[in-house]
Amino acid sequence: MSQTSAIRWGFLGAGRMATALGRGLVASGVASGEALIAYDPLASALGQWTQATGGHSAPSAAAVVKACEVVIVAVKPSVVAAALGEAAAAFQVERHLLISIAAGIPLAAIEARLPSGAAVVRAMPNTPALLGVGATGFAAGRHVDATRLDWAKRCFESVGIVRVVPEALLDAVTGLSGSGPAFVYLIIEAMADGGVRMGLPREEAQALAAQTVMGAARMVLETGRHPGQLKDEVTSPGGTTIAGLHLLERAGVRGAFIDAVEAATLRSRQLGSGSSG
Ligand SMILES: NC(=O)C1=CN([C@@H]2O[C@H](COP(=O)(O)OP(=O)(O)OC[C@H]3O[C@@H](n4cnc5c(N)ncnc54)[C@H](OP(=O)(O)O)[C@@H]3O)[C@@H](O)[C@H]2O)C=CC1
Ligand SMILES: O=C(O)[C@@H]1CCC=N1
Repeated sequence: MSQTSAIRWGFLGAGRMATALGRGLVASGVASGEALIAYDPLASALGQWTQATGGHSAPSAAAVVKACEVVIVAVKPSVVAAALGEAAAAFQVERHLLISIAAGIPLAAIEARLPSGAAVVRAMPNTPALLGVGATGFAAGRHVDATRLDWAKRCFESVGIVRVVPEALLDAVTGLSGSGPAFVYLIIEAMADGGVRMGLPREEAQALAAQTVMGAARMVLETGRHPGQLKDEVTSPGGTTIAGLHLLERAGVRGAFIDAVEAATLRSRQLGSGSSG
């Protein structure tokens, strides 16, 4: 079996996530642009992907599979069955690893559309992968050997942090870190709106809000301290922060975020429930 540096990476679908992952593979040195290939029926998406990654374009899904060892399925969940249908005949059990990043689609449903014994990984990355600060959870199917598990780890480590989880938890990963960037953008936008309401120019308000979110996240990750402790360190007795926190608690912000992750998780489960396993 090939060394990681020698393997070629194929993408079915050349949209946002395929671009983020392709750029990450190249930027981290895990792959060269030469080692990337993609197929997408949308010519404009394929053109943007080749420009962003330095990879090659292929005329069909089968051509991608023939040209590479790792096949990354980066199409919408509703299109996964069709994309696998176009790719399956060229798939070789001994040679290939297939990685699906489609929300909700179970390993069993993917394996059922490939030759028996196919090595399949189901993963959930997120869009900050584009900057190398993504968060990915993935689960390996029963036919994934140590070499191919390492390929999957290398792929997602090239764009951020990785957690290997049981497949049963992947919908929760989707609800938390897959969808989570959108939840945080909403916070940044709303905090900036607050600054504008209190007189700050829009540009300054947005920069201060975004840097504050990034700084707080880094404090959690790099100090290892509990977020509650870090919150207490900002909160002076009778000061400004407790006045704001009091209002957030009364508005039920904690509950709203818990509910949002739950709703996104349940939607991920629902997306997968229609796919036959
Ligand atoms: N966006 C996100 O934050 C995340 C998304 N995901 C998952 O990643 C997957 C891709 O999402 P995203 O990159 O946002 O989607 P995009 O819509 O940006 O990209 C998907 C691309 O696949 C193309 N496509 C459609 N049918 C086929 C086919 N049969 N073969 C090859 N390509 C095809 C689409 O073309 P056309 O538009 O013409 O249909 C489109 O260009 C989804 O399953 C999603 O659940 C996972 C993590 C995070
Ligand atoms: O909204 C979605 O369905 C996809 C999956 C995770 C993030 N975006």
